[in-house]
Amino acid sequence: MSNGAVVQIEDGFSSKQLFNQGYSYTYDDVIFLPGFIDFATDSVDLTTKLTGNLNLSIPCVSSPMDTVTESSMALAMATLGGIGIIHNNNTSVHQASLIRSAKSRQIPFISDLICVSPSDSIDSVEEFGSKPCVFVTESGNSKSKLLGVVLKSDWEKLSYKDVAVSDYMLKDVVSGSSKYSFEQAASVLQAKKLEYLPLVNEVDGSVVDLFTASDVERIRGFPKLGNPSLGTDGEFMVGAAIGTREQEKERLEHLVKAGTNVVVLDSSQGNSIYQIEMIKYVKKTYPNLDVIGGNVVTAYQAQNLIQAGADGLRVGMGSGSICTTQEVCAVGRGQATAVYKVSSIAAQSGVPVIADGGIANSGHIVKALVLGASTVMMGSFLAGSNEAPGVYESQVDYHFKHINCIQRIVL
Ligand SMILES: NC(=O)C1=CN([C@@H]2O[C@H](COP(=O)(O)OP(=O)(O)OC[C@H]3O[C@@H](n4cnc5c(N)ncnc54)[C@H](O)[C@@H]3O)[C@@H](O)[C@H]2O)C=CC1
Ligand SMILES: O=c1[nH]c(=O)c2[nH+]cn([C@@H]3O[C@H](COP(=O)(O)O)[C@@H](O)[C@H]3O)c2[nH]1
Ligand SMILES: [K+]
Repeated sequence: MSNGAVVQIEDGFSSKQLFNQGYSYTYDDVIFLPGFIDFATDSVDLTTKLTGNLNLSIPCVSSPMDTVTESSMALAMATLGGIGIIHNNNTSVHQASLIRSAKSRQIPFISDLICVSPSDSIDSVEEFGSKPCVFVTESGNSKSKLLGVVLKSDWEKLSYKDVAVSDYMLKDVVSGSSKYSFEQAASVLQAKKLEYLPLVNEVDGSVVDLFTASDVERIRGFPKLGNPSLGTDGEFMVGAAIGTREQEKERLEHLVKAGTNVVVLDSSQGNSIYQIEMIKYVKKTYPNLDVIGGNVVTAYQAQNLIQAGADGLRVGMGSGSICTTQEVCAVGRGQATAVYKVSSIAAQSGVPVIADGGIANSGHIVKALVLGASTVMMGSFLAGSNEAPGVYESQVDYHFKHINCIQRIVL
């Protein structure tokens, strides 16, 4: 620089230039040039829109896949300020029960309780699993009235174990309400110096969850990422996927009754008469329920669904890590280009965009958001090696594993 004047150096491409050359780019084909930092990281506000009417405090959505989002993941996402979309690879009754299970809780995990009936005897310590206690209920499962508790430490001291648990169980158990918030439950544990607190359904006395002091530390240990995603009903927000066939209308009724806060039309190619019909049906039948259309990758597809009334769009075709769409149907688009193009058109109508699939690291999340997406949908990145939820020795571990994943994403 001769006289101190700043010479304007042509450097890199503007997105307008880059994405209008006819090429299709994936996330890994593009990178942003660094700018200038004049703010602290914790002043970054991650709040965003999932749809026209629903807000999230972190831009993370878990994918409607049977290896990713059931009740436990949906709870994890809502706890941290994102949302989970429960898959529809099940019966509508089961999908509705998964929604209810996530929405009926105020604390961010589902414990898989071990229950016995009063006449049972406990013969081996294995029967406690990884739990500090076993619950005694009228019918021996968690759906019936809590009668007492057997502590593993007490059971081990028993000289003679082959007796009915009703002979030695602890009867007057201190329990909390399943409607307790995390802080309420934690303060009861603290005030009464308890190691564990069964949370009981106030109506039928059934035991819903087991809350332990170690859970309090784990959850308190999470960084305060954002406010939990709560619906107008004060319960955790949960979404659900449906298809576009006629019988999906009946599925939708079950899901609405279960309290789903949003529905995602789960198609690999969303620009179809079927999807447009379904969007119109949802908006007419449930005017207060937001519907996310997709998947789309072009402005043309996006316009059709926006005109049909979609409250949000899901972008991605062949972008998913296990996606076969491009191999099978020879259609699709590089995800960076797809997000940029669809976001550009959707922004004109104020319709938020979910960048769906192909997220393998937090850099991809940043790219999707900078290219115009309002939120990012993840499958395998959250589900680890795509293990089905059932293989975890406890839902709680499966769930906390995902919370750690999400922390890694957002921090
Ligand atoms: N990024 C990607 O490539 C994506 C892939 N997927 C995967 O694909 C799965 C399902 O997607 P699709 O196979 O497209 O299922 P789909 O149900 O959307 O459509 C499959 C075919 O069924 C027919 N069809 C749909 N609705 C109909 C109706 N009402 N009447 C008559 N025929 C109808 C249409 O020919 C359509 O092409 C999802 O569950 C997901 O696993 C989903 C989203 C994105
Ligand atoms: O072609 C496909 N066949 C499938 O079976 C399938 N399952 C999920 N998906 C899509 O991939 C997204 C998740 O992608 P990631 O695991 O990369 O996050 C998901 O959100 C879906 O959009 C599929 N695509
Ligand atoms: K699916």
